[in-house]
Amino acid sequence: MNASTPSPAPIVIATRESRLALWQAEHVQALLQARGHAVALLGMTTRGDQILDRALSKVGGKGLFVKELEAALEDGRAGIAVHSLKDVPMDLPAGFALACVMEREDPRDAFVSPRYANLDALPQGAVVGTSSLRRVVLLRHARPDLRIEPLRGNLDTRLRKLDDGQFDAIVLAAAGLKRLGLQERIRAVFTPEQMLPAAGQGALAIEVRAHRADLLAALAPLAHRPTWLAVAAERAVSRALGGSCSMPLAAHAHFGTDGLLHLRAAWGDPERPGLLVRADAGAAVATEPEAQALGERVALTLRDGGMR
Ligand SMILES: NCc1[nH]cc(CCC(=O)O)c1CC(=O)O
Repeated sequence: MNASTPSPAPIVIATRESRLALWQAEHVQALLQARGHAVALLGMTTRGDQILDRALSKVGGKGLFVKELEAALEDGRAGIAVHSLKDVPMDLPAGFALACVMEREDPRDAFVSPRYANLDALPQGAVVGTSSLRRVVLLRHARPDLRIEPLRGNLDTRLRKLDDGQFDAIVLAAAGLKRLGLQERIRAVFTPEQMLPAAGQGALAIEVRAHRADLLAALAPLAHRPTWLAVAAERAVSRALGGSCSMPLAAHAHFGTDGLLHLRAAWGDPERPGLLVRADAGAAVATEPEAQALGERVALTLRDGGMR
């Protein structure tokens, strides 16, 4: 009898080709390989990577980063896709599922500047780069005098534009900078009071076709339950408010030392610069429906507080 069993086909990870996306895909590849899986990468360029001259909110939203990867899962070129959860739309297309959400990296936003130590140190009228409506609204609230200019492109592109002198400072997610070993570029991290993060910021999610029980089983050990519950609450705020990335919404949850899940959210109206509505709540949360209920409660408070 032949003792050798055919080795199973490798798990193929569909990934964008930016340095951050590749780092994230290779991170998942290494974790799966350590568990004995054979894993290959399939690099792809998405429309979100190609369109760099317009704000994402104007050209179809963050889903642009995800759709091409989903097409690769659909036609079997790849089995899994690794995403920054922040870029994953609230509702996945039918037949797709998030197999797991991994332990969150630093969820905060970072202040990056060659000359200035933090937001307060910026001179009157300084130019700050960001294309995130959430960051625009929160920056305007903190410093109405600043000139906020659009900034798109992957992390390296954004840092190069800063170094070229196009901006006095830019705002980036701390998680991306840390993953790429660029943490020395962080001059200050924003407190949640100054700059509340986006739903899902700092967390990686792995998407599969929902019927792939084999992949769901392979990925289950990579899940981090506290992160999953926190992001379920954050994403529920966004979903309850009809969330799209064209909405300047912040939502961040974490388990406190009291064991409760604390959720904060903020919403501003770009057309009404003075307006910023905040809401927060805490609850004992052990299941996804409980996390979602907390998110929906906070969303209602935001509505009552003057949203729309
Ligand atoms: N919108 C792009 C994007 N998507 C995820 C991250 C950072 C990493 C993360 O949040 O996990 C970034 C860059 C940024 O916002 O600075």
